[in-house]
Amino acid sequence: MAYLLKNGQVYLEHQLVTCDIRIQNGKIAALGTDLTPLADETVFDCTAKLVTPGLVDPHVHLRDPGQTDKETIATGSAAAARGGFTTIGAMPNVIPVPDDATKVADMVQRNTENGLVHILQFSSITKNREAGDLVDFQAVKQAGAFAVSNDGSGVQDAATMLKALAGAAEAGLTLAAHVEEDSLKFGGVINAGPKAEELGVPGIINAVETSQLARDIALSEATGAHYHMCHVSTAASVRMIRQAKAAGIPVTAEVTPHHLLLSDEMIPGNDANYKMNPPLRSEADRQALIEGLCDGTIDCIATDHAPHTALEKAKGLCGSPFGITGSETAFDTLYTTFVQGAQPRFTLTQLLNWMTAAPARCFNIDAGTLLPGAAADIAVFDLKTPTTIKADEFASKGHNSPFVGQTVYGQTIATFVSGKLVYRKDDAQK
Ligand SMILES: NC(=O)N[C@@H](CC(=O)O)C(=O)O
Ligand SMILES: [Zn+2]
Repeated sequence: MAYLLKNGQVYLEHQLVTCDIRIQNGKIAALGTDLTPLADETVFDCTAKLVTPGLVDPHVHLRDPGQTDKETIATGSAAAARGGFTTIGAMPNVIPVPDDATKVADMVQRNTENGLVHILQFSSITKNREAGDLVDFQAVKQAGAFAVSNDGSGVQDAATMLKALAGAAEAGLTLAAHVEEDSLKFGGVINAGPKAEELGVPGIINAVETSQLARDIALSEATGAHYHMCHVSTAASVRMIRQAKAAGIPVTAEVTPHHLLLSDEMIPGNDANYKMNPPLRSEADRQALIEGLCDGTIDCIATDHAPHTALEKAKGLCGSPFGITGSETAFDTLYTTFVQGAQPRFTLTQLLNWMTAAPARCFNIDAGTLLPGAAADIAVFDLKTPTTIKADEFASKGHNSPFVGQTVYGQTIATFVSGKLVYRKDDAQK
């Protein structure tokens, strides 16, 4: 199928320009003003719409295989497409854990067969994501893994992390770290602080994250290996990453939309849609995350889309699993609050960079550009029409989002993956 996207506000190499985009054979064939439709082209009027490289989300949980009551590759990738994402990184906390070449190759095949968007596969760092043996990084890279992570748990043993960093770097794989010191968890369910006290639930202290981050920065320095920190949540972590970067240590970091948008004070009560790991922190932490993103300490945004069933999430803060969905609410919530809001904090081009080229750079992914010759991975957003986020419209099986009911701008109108229209708002509403 060939398309001509006419007259959009196009995010092109860090600038917004009005132009047309020709899509032929799955690729961007031409950019220009007043391009004349060719005989085989379907014209898509993008007047007053934002046209951007498809968003890149290096951190999602697809639950497939093993927990397909929560999500599947098909529904999770449909959720990504509905959020404007065209490339996602699938975390390895599925069953079985992709921790060898055979299992990684199997996941790559399943992702290709069932995915609506490009799904890049993480292998784990250690066998079965448990203490003990490291994965054979060269082998999983050859089998198609794009990066390694034990996400869902921190690597508790320093020697294991040291060897993992060195091995991943040697294989040319980014190591994405879920940073959590198990001995400091103390059964916490939300941030330690006044809100946890008010609700009478156990708290999670900042040092759960910072104590292990300090170790990991030291190990990155010792090995010279690139270390990518997942879902930064505290002001102290931002400070430590800033110092590490100033010292030339090869650290990168991601922050989630929910840590940018919410603090623990906003938890309305015993509602598990506000329970995730790391937890929502204090307002001062949240402000530090925003500042860290703006000054380049934090490199990019990643959703940590973590679907769970309604039954599991009905069990309150103490009884439910950690995690909230994010694929379908990331762009519009961030755009509405931080770009279009009463007190803007980001420019639109900053936000788009953090959701396209910047994550691609952290993981060496070939994505995030609309220059001719690139894959036609494109998202079209409506920035003008307000819409209310509704759970029954989610493509994800997971409805566990604290953003349901919010009125936002920035709904996805269409998503193209390699030139194929994989999501269109009008179709979804039929
Ligand atoms: N973020 C979460 O709260 N949960 C994630 C795991 C993770 O990313 O740590 C999950 O898999 O549910
Ligand atoms: Zn995690």
